[in-house]
Amino acid sequence: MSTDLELLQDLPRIQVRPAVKIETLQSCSATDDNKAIIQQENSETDDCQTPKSEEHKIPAVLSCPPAPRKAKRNISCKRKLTEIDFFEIVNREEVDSFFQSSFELLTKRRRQHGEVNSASCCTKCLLQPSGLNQSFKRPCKRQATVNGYIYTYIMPGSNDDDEGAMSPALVSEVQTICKEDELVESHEYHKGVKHLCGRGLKKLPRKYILPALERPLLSTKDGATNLKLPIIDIAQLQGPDRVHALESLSKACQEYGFFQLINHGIASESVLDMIQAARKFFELPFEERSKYMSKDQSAPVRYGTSFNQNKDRVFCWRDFIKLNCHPLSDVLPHWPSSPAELRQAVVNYSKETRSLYLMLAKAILESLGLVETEKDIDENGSCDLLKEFEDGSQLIVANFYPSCPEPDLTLGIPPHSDYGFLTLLLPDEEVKGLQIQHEGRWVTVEPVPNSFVVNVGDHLEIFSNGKYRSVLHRVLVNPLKSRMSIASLHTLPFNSMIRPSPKLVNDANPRRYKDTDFATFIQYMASHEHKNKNFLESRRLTQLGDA
Ligand SMILES: O=C(O)CCC(=O)C(=O)O
Ligand SMILES: [Fe+2]
Repeated sequence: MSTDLELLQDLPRIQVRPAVKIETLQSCSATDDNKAIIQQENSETDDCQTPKSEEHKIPAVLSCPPAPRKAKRNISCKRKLTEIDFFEIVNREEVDSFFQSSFELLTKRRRQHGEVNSASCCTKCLLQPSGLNQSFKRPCKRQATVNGYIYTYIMPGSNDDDEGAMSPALVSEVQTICKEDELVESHEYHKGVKHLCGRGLKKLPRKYILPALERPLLSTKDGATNLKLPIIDIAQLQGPDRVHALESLSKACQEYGFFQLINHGIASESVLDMIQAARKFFELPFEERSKYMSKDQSAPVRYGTSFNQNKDRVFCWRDFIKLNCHPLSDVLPHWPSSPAELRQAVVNYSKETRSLYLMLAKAILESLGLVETEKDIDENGSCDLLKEFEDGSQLIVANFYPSCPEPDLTLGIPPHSDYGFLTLLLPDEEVKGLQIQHEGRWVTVEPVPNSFVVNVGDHLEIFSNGKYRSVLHRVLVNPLKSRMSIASLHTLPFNSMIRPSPKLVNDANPRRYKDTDFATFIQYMASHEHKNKNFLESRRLTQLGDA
């Protein structure tokens, strides 16, 4: 990619002709006669004859012209195709304003250091990101590298001889400036994508630009592959054909880690009220939403952005509200009081999804051969695990993905697996976006009206000793439409230990995972950039016979 500056440097010298002549030429249409005149005049100019007639003299100035203005700096940039290949310049205004402030500060600080005096102020400065150039020497005239970007720039009035190496003290000042700028920027990003969009973005800020290899390939065949998930029908699961339904359930959990749940029985009013309340929450002014921002991963309510915003290097294009739903009486008073209908809508929705989850959890235990029949569990109450399920934790997450100016450079949620036992997801019925990894490819899940997308979480993968798979999924964003989804994540109580079920561990299938609990998961999230299935990998004991 060539830069404005490179183009400028390649241009031949421009000869400026007297204003009167230019005016004459512009007012004529280029007839053949006029062309001859133009050619004649050009050849006169080439002979370098100064016109001397009265009409060519510069008129006398009768009033003082305004003081000359400082010319605007020309700054341009180009992409470095090396180890920092994944950075890309996307926002000229952002870059210009960054340099503006950096150069002003830099010049001020250089003066403080006594490195330049105000009369011969050095306006050419080399900014080096830490560690890239240890010798602090200028690698190339008029180039600066900041945070992995190479900037090429001209500073009018600068002196070509003024190209000395920067002192280590100055380099460290420059690095401080870069950090200060990043801090200001990052403060804004932490307010969320919706807040950012309110400022009228045309380009994706670089904070959201994924490394090239992690970007979704929207324009390829891969990006267009749609997938119909296996369907599990609750009516069939509860009817005489339960055995077949359990087989389909088991197959879906092994091969896809996902299925589509139809005939779920939840009143459409509860679903619509939940969606409406969440939508209204995201429409509240930022000041209202920001009351619920919290770094505490186990807070009863948490409003935030990105995936793990305290750890993410690159942010993703999502805002969320997470509501802990158990025990209801403890958490309810902490939930947002605005919009007014939110609490009631979440109470109803969480109760309905919870009983649906319990129905599914029983079916899962049966499909794994851990209980004989559903009747077994109900009559003998012998299944302690089911008691734990009944007292299990539930988190409702409303995800909001605003429309995105450059959806091919970022993601709504990066590839991840859900931590719990099962997630009951209500995807946006109108705007696709959920992709799952299936047979080594990213495929887009086709929304099915009035149904839930259900997926196996890490805890169920551990509990089933790897038989059921917690599958990677991610979310694409849309250039024209915002998207919303509601996820209900279910697992065991906060203090329970999750371990492979002893009945599923034997010589042929040794224990594959360490015991794990919620506290370990929370600690992990607080100290790592959560990526792909890295939490689950950290709990893995053996790679033997891995699917
Ligand atoms: O928005 C979606 O479709 C998926 C959301 C998701 O994966 C999550 O909340 O964990
Ligand atoms: Fe998820």
